[in-house]
This record gives sequence, C-alpha cells and structure tokens, in this order.
Amino acid sequence: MIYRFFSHRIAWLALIVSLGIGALFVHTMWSMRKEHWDYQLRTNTNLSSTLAKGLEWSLDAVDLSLQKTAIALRETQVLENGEDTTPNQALLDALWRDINNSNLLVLDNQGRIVHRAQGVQSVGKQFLAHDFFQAFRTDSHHGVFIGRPTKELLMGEYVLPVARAVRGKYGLLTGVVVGTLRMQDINAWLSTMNLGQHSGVNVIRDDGLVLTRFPYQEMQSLQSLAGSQNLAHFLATPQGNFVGTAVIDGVQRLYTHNKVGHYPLLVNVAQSTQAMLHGWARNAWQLGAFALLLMLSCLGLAIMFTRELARRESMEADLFTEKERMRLTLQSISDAVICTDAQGRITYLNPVAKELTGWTMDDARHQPVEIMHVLRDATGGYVQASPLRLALESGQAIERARTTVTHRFNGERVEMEESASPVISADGVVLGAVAVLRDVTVTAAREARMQRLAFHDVLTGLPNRLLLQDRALQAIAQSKRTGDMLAVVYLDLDRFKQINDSLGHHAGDAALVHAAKALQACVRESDTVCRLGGDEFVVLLPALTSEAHLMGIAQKIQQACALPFTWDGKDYVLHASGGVALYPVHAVQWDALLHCADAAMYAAKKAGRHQIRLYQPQAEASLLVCAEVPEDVV
Ligand SMILES: Nc1nc2c(ncn2[C@@H]2O[C@H](COP(=O)(O)OP(=O)(O)OP(=O)(O)O)[C@@H](O)[C@H]2O)c(=O)[nH]1
Repeated sequence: MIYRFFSHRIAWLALIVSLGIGALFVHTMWSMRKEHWDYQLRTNTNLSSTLAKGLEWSLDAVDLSLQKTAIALRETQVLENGEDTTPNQALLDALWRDINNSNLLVLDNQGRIVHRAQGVQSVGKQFLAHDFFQAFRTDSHHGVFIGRPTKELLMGEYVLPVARAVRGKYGLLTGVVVGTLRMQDINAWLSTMNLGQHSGVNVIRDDGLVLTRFPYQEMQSLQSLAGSQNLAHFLATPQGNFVGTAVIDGVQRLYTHNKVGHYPLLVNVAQSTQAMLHGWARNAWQLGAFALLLMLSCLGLAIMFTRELARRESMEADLFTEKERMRLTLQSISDAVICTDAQGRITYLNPVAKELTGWTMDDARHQPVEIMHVLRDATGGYVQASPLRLALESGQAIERARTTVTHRFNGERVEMEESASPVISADGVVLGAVAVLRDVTVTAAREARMQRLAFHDVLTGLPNRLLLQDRALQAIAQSKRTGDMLAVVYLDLDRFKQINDSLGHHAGDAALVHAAKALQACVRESDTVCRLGGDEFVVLLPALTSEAHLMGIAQKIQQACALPFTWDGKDYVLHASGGVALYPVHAVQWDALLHCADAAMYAAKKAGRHQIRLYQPQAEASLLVCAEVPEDVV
C-alpha cells in the first residue's frame, strides 16, 4: 500500500516537473521572442528614420534650388515675356550646380522645355501629360510635387522628378521648374541594406505609388498601394510600425515607416516576420526538442520507477507471504529448528527448539550455537563439532548426526538427530545456517532394544551365539597378541527334559534363568557366559594363565550349576555336563574350538554326566571335574 501510494506521488511529481519544464520553456521562448522582436523593431525604426532623413536631405537640396529658380523666373518674368533664353542659362547653371548628378528643367505653361541647366538639348520637348505638370496645371497644386519616376527627363535613365510651379500675376501658371534625382543613385543607396529574405525598403508617395523599393523590382516599383490597408496605416501617423500583409506578394511583414520631412513621401522598412524570427524559431525548435526530450524522459523515468516500485511491491508481498508461510511451517513442525548467522550465533529458535532446550529467543539471540547441544559419537562419550558449525565452515550440508540436547534448567537430556545446511547467497557467500533436530529418544531406545534382541537371549538376557562369536573372535585376537590361553567351556544341563516334563515348561524356564545367573555370578566380568539355545551354555574364559587356573574356574562352574533351584517351595539341584577346549592348544579357529568343546561335553555325557571334561585330540576327553550326585535329585 505504501509503495503504491508512493508510486502515485512519484507519477504526480514527474507530471508536475514535466509541466514545469514545459512552462519554463514556453516562458523562455516567449521572452526570447519578445526581446528578438523588440530588437528588430528598434533596428528597423532607426533604419527607417535614417533613410527618411537621408532622402529628405537630398530632396531639400533639390527643392531649395527649385525654389530659388522659381523665384528668379518669376521676378525676371522670363516665362511671361518669352525672351531669349541665352542670358538666363547662365543664371540657371549658377543655381543648379553639382547637385547629385541631377538636372534642372524649366517648362513653360504648355509643358515644353524652355530652359535646361547644363545644356539646351531636348529644348521644346513637351511634358504636358506628366503628372507633375498636370498637378500644377489642372489641380492647382501648391508647393513641391514629387512626380512619377520617368526615363524621359534625363537621357534614358530613370529619374525622380521634383517639381515646383512658377506662377505669375493672379497666380496664373507661367511655367514649372523640375529637378531630378537619379533613381539609380537612390537604389544604390537602398541596396546597402540587407534585411533578409522577403524583406526590403520602399519609398512610397502619399497617393500609394511605390516609387522604388529594394530589393529593386522594376515592375513592382511602380505599383500602387492606393486603397490598401497598409497605405492607410502608413498615412495614419508620420512614423510608426505595424504588422501587415502585402497586397503585392501576400507575405506578412513588420512595417516601420517614416514620413520624409514635409514631402508627400514616406519610407518604410518592411521585414518579413518569418525572416525576423528565423533565428529565434530555429533556437525554439532546438530548445523545444530538448525540453520535450526532458519532459518525456521525466515521465518515462517516472513510469519506469513506478513499474519498478510495483514490481518490488509485488516481490515484497510474495516474500512476505513466503516468509509467513515459512514462519508458520517452522512454528508448526514437530522438529526443532535453529538458525544462525555466518558466525554461528543463534538468530532463530522455533517453539519446539525453545521447549527442548529451555532457551528463550531473547536469551539465546547472538549466543554461540554450542550452548544448545552437545554432539556425541555412538558411544555417547566423544564430543564432536556442531553440525551447524561444520556446515558453516564447509559450506556443505551435514546429514543426520546424532546429538544430545541438555535442557537449560532441568538438565534433561534428549537424544536428537541433527541435519544442518548452510544458507548461501546468490554470489556464493555463506550467510548463515539452519539446523533441524529430531527427537530420536524413542527411536534410540527401540534401536537399543533391537540391538539387544539381536545379540542376547530373550529368556536369560545372556549373550547369544552371534555375540559369543564376536567376543570369541576378539578374545582369540587378544590371546594371539598376549600369548595367553583361551578356554571355551561347553555346558549342557543334565536331564533337563525331566524338569519340563515333571514341573512344567515355566519351571524349566525358571531353571534356565537360575542356571544363567549362577553361571554369570561365578565368572569374571571379562568372561562371557552365553546361552547357545535350549539347555546349552558356553562360557568363554580369556587370559587363562595356567591349567590350575582352568581347574579352579571349572570347579566354580560345576558348583554354580549345582546351586539349588527353588520351584513351588521345593529345592531342586541342577547338574550340568561340560567340555573344555583350549586355544591355541586344541584349535586356533573359533568354529573348530567350539566343536572341540562340544565333543568333550559329549564325552562327559557319555561318561555318566555331572562332570566337566578336557578335550583330548586323539583320545577320550580327560576328566577335569566331577560332581557328587545324590540319587534322589535330578
Ligand atoms: N522350559 C524350557 N525348556 C526348553 C527350552 N529349550 C529347550 N528346552 C527343553 O530342554 C530339553 C533338552 O533336552 P536334552 O538336552 O535333549 O536332553 P536332557 O533331558 O537334558 O538329557 P541329557 O542332555 O541327555 O542329559 C528338551 O526337552 C527341550 O524341550 C526352553 O527354553 N525352556
């Protein structure tokens, strides 16, 4: 839940950061655009103003000459009198000297050239139809007039006519003085500007006629903007700016215009908005792409992070479930479980382990595992290293080691079987170990009983034939080392069948148990008394030093067998016949030795019972001991 909530917050945070980046980008771009625009606007305004001022100065120079000429003509009344032009040519040349390669013409009231500065060529040519003449003649125009650019005024070159009327008495038109500015000069001057693609400079008359423009295009230069919205804007204020679309080419531009002094002219600098913002747009695209990349990266990272968190959340849930399942399993299993860290210090005990050892988790935590149990070998004596410790040291699983757990408080010892496994990380580091201990007390007791049953006689508890053989082989080996003699006494109770028959089978069993105890009581602890089966017993006597020693023991055996056996309040005396064989005198193999003893016992039976005879290889077994038997006793 926490992770899910957290992941949502991360997603929201990423979204907000992305939007922030986007907003910052838009704001920056907008500010950059504004700065860029303002800069361009300032530049264009300055440019427009400079051009207008330059043009004004040029026109002023021409106009001043025109004014002086008009005054001189009026005062001299040359045009009214139609006098010879020659004396006046000097006057004109004086007034019109070296002004921008221009020329000065004087027209009469019919539009014919009557004077021309710097020459008399084309005198008589008529300019009746020209706009500047018509303006003075028919429209009674006052002041300076800027005419339509024409080639006819100056030897095939385009010139800009600047004209003033010469009026006589009563204001009647007596002539027109015309000055010219070469369009080539104006265009050359404008061509020093470089404003970018689809941008340029226009010189426009206030009736909308485009006198010239740069980049220069002859056809468009003489087009008229009359009636257009742009012209209305230009004429609205002496100087200003606006964004408009040109009627000529449909391109959107920033127009910055300035009126040229008192002349009916204006200069405008028209810069394509696309060209103006080209650099900004390129930066905007680059920065925009970068900002978009950042935003997408931010969102992408958030998505990846959220997914990762969700995956971890799921893994943690699985892990928790697994851990819970493990905990419940450990809690409920009947075996004791002990966990340690890599140093063999206890980190976990399940309830069974706590109960078995008497340790609580708080007390046992970080204690070495050896406090829990002591490992012993099969005989219970030798202390071995803990399987847990071995598992930690070897990094290998240790299977089924027998151990003894001693209760911390009551000292009770429980036989356990322990298996331990190391806990190894993915990169092979031993992190700890887990041991499982199973209570095998009952099993161990059963095993011991089975062991006893396998090697002991059920009725008397004496070693059986198997254990006898084992001990006999050990005794033979020892005798071989020491050089001592080993005696095997083969005993068979005399007429035992009669006891069974007369007193019953239970009495027979009791008699057998009595005989077994009596035999065990009369020999050394190192000797072995064994019941071979039925009423047959074998006594193994290792480490005999002499025949006298053998005689003494044989007598003891004889006497033990003769001890009275009580049944139903009555005493009965048992007797036995026995045969003795000696190692290595009579045989060196166990089977042969037993066979020799059996043969001697058979000889004793044959000789009348109640006696023990020594085996003789080539002859009848010799009498060793013989018992006196009363007639009335069996
Ligand atoms: N009560 C009882 N009798 C047993 C047991 N095992 C064998 N017997 C009996 O022991 C008797 C052994 O008899 P034998 O040794 O053959 O003969 P005997 O009567 O002892 O006579 P001799 O050996 O010739 O002196 C048999 O009657 C068996 O039934 C037992 O575990 N309990």
